[in-house]
Amino acid sequence: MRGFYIGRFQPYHNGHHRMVEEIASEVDELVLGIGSAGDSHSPRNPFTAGERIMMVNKAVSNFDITTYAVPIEDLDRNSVWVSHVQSMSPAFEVAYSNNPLVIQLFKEAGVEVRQSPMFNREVLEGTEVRQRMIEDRDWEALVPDEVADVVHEIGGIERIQRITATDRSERGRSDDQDDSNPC
Ligand SMILES: Nc1ncnc2c1ncn2[C@@H]1O[C@H](COP(=O)(O)OP(=O)(O)OP(=O)(O)O)[C@@H](O)[C@H]1O
Ligand SMILES: NC(=O)c1ccc[n+]([C@@H]2O[C@H](COP(=O)(O)O)[C@@H](O)[C@H]2O)c1
Repeated sequence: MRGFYIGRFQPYHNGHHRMVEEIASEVDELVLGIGSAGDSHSPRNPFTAGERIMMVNKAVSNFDITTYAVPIEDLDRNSVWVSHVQSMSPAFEVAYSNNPLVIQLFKEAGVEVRQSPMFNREVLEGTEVRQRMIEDRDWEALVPDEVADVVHEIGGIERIQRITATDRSERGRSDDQDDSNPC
């Protein structure tokens, strides 16, 4: 059986990794949808689809499962998003997500959806990882080692700090971050 799991993976962190580990015990193959694939170089989406594919491919290489990373760009129309996903992905029988909109759209399209528990969500959240990167705090503990290596290789910390600084000086505040986020 083949599964599908989509996220923005900005960056791929240990919560995603735990979820893939669980999924690997249920399916033989897994498509990892790289969501919002056209977005990069913003505070909420600092990494390109290609960079996120590197992170994901390297991190999951130790799992005993065949994976395919497929970039999926956003659409303005939620009602046809599942068809869009299916048109880009190898066929799959089950979709994994904890995102309420994603769950709703797949269910309405007749696709089986499975959820997982949220793992240590207080810190295993992309928003928290990015905030720590901006503040030079211990973000590496929250991601697989392979992801930390990719972030360093691409100059990711310098990038996120620069784009956040630019954002602050040009617009007063980032309109691309959660309101709770001070950057
Ligand atoms: N700690 C976690 N445990 C289990 N599932 C998670 C965890 N963090 C994210 N997920 C799930 O992984 C999928 C992709 O999440 P996403 O890439 O948006 O990460 P995020 O941590 O929610 O990021 P952000 O804070 O940037 O919105 C979603 O279904 C999300 O609910
Ligand atoms: N209309 C759309 O383009 C649409 C609808 C639902 C989810 N998505 C994408 O799917 C991904 C879902 O991942 P998250 O669970 O990480 O939010 C995101 O990239 C989101 O933009 C897109």
